[in-house]
Amino acid sequence: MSDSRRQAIGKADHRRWVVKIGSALLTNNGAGLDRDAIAGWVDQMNVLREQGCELVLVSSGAVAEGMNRLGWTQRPHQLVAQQAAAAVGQMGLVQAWESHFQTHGLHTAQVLLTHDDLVNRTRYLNARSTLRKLLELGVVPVVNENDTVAFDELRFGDNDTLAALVANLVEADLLVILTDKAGVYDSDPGQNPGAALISEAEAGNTALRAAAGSTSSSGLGSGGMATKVAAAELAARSGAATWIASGREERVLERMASGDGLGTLVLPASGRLASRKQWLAGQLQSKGSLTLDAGAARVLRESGSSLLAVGVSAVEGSFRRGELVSCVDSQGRPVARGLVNYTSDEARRIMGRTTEQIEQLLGYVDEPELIHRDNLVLL
Ligand SMILES: Nc1ncnc2c1ncn2[C@@H]1O[C@H](COP(=O)(O)OP(=O)(O)O)[C@@H](O)[C@H]1O
Ligand SMILES: N[C@@H](CCC(=O)OP(=O)(O)O)C(=O)O
Repeated sequence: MSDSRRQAIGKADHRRWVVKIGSALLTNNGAGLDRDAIAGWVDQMNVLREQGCELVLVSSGAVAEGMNRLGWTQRPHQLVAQQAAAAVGQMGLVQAWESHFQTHGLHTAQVLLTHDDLVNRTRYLNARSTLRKLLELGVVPVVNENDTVAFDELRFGDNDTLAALVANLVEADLLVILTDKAGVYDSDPGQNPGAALISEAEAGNTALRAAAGSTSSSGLGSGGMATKVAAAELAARSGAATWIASGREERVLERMASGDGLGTLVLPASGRLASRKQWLAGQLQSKGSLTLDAGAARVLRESGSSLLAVGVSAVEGSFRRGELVSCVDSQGRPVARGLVNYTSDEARRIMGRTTEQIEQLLGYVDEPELIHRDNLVLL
């Protein structure tokens, strides 16, 4: 079954998806890495890549796989034991992903993040640039929390939250959360066999939140449905839809891309563009402005291109890399707002210059564009 809304959301060409796969699914309910299932998801991700979709994979399962390798049958309570298990299991996880992606000639990259990495401004910007570069290179980043160094109060714990923040970070169109149940039910199907699947809801919907309820989980994962619904709300802030479904459904990812009716689809309440605008506008206050020449103002308005330094004729204010600036035309009329890749001092030095000249002037080129189109919202 498919409908046009799901087709539009699932469309894989020129899209960016973050796909998160939970512990229970990945490790055959703790019995050890499910290599057949992993091969199946990789085959599907390869099909999506061929359709033009950029993918970031968020893979849980390090603790569960580490426990399995160490012969532990019970999840240890002691944090340091969980951290040790994660370090052991992470080896198996990345090896499994890498070897299966390699059969399709695709490279993977291990990205381990902590809460701090996404809160500290410089590290956040570095993580964003590296992930973007990996996508540009056609590599599939395999992300997990850096469990070995993340300490108790400041860890994500569940990878649902991490996946949503990664979706914000890379400005994904869709966050896919694959779990061991068919989606979000109106009550926990583990406790209530008569529970009904919720097919679609808006992020923030109170019935959806209530259905996801507490944090009861499969036992191997953490967070249960509550963290998945909260993750959908976080992802919606940057305009991404979230699709929660069973990773055991045959060809689940390909079926999503063709608009299948499976799982639970959580949509940003105010529509993608409006959400992105609110997110960009709400994220930071404008710290300065760039005056565009007529050519740059036209290409931004007409083709939504990135802004290059060569099209900027004046720079006002004082801003750091990654801060929000306004773009105005030569008459001072607002054209766009966006997150700038250079400081105000650098921008003053490179305005009106081509990318080759920027390298000569600064001695480096952090990003070829002054504002990347992913971080630009037209007004
Ligand atoms: N309303 C609900 N709908 C579906 N599953 C629910 C619901 N409430 C709680 N759950 C539980 O959430 C579990 C999935 O969460 P979790 O174990 O954390 O998975 P993962 O490892 O995929 O992150 C399900 O196995 C189910 O027991
Ligand atoms: N970073 C942890 C994820 C912990 C976890 O339980 O996540 P999840 O299965 O997604 O709820 C790991 O790899 O074991």
